[in-house]
Amino acid sequence: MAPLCASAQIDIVQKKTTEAEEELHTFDALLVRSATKVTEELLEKMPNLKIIGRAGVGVDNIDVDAATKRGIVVINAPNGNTISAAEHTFAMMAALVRRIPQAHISVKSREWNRSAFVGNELFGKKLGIIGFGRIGSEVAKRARAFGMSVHVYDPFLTKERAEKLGVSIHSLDEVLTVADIITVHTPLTKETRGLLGTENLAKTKKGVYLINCARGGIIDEQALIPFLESGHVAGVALDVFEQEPPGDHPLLAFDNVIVTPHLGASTVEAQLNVATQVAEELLHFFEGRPVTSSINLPALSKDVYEKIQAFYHLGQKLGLIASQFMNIPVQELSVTYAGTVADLETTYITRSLLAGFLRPRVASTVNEVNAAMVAKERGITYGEKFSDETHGYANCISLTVHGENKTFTIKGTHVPNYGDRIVHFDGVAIDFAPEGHLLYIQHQDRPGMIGKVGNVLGAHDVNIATMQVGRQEAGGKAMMILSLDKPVDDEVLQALAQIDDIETVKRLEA
Ligand SMILES: NC(=O)C1=CN([C@@H]2O[C@H](COP(=O)(O)OP(=O)(O)OC[C@H]3O[C@@H](n4cnc5c(N)ncnc54)[C@H](O)[C@@H]3O)[C@@H](O)[C@H]2O)C=CC1
Ligand SMILES: O=C(O)CCC(=O)C(=O)O
Repeated sequence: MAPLCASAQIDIVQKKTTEAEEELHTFDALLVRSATKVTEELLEKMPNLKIIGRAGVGVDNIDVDAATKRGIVVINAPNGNTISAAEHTFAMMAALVRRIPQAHISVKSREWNRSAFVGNELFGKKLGIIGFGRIGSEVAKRARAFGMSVHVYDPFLTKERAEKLGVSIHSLDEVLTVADIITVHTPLTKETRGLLGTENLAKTKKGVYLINCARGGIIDEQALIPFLESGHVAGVALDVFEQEPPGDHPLLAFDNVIVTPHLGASTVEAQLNVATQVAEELLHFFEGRPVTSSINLPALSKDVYEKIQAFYHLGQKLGLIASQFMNIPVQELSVTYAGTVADLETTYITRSLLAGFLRPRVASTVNEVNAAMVAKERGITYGEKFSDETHGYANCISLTVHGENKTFTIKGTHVPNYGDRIVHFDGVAIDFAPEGHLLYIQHQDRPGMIGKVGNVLGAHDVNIATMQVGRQEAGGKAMMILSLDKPVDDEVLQALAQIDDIETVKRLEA
């Protein structure tokens, strides 16, 4: 939290959400650990919210879809508590096989019963790790130091990464059948909920030990009971539960089930790490810098962000202008990247363009977070293409909008140390900066048109900052793009539209 406390821009209110009912509508950011449930209902009471920070890894206490729909960025602190969670898993493993908690209770009860607590060595045992991300791989390092062999199941782990980490990948069935001890380190998802249920537990070795320091529900708690009763499962270590706190859970009655109250990340070091990580990210967000640990935005390193920043801005302007020009229902946006921009992380630029396009059409917040979702809701599809056609520019982004009976194309380029330029507008080569109050005039290419437009604007006290003209061919379709010092009202538009040979006049705000 220190980075937040040091910031003059941030006011911190530390309360439970239930104690802040009256102020909920005022907050821009919400920071939580795992206990606060960030539901759709809570988000409805927080219309100002822009970002939710989870000081930890799992975001299962946050309705990420509901946040995304509202354009709220969700960030977490993905690695601040990795070591603590891995060490806790290892402590649980040692405690489980050596029956330390049971022995501890016995001695505290004034007993001295050494023969009752004969355990097993970890050395030489096969450890099955399900989920080989940050924590799983740290657990593996410690296991190897203890002389264990490590058997990994993770369907998303590449062979290269497995080799780099010195483990071999196995199928889930292989891990289940060979492991003496199985520890789970996946997120809780539709696929992992109940992963160790009746069917898979039946495949495990008789006498297997199980550990869950990830999320309650990955091991099916009800399904475990008969396996503990029969002695098939020799012992279980749980830091997490399907319901927390678990209350009077039947598993707690088993002597060989050892438990902690979700303590994996509860170390001084981990709490400091996650709080600092999430606070720094939050400050970056409000300073308009990239956030690297967002759940609902593509991850961007500082390096990548710096490269795409200019195009991100250009994309937004292309979308914004196109949307106003095509103020009719549209079905499809097609974005083409050419030149240097084509080698960058274009997903983010496309999202920015899409957000720019949707903004004039949507009453609610629309930004890079929810742009794809809002487009889908409105039946607008979009796609990216890459081309070699740069039209002589170092980089070029083209947007083609397909609407009912009309297609519109706009192209732009970014010139370093100069700015964004629109270089092609509705079939006409032109060159203007997409900034401020713009006026689009489409007319027949005739002498004297510039003067007539100037006279009307002058008569209405509208000052022209810049004027760019272009045409398809001499005497054919021509256009002017004017940049004005102030927006023009409908009366000015009508006066311009009455000039002979002017076909269309549109205000465009950029
Ligand atoms: N007990 C505690 O206090 C703490 C618990 N956690 C929890 O630990 C878990 C792991 O965290 P990290 O290692 O940081 O996450 P991570 O995202 O780095 O790793 C998760 C791994 O699970 C794999 N995975 C996803 N679906 C899978 C499936 N169906 N089968 C097998 N593998 C699958 C992914 O490919 C990934 O490699 C999370 O559930 C997290 O919430 C994290 C920190 C503290
Ligand atoms: O400290 C916490 O909030 C729990 C940590 C945890 O479970 C996580 O980071 O996923």
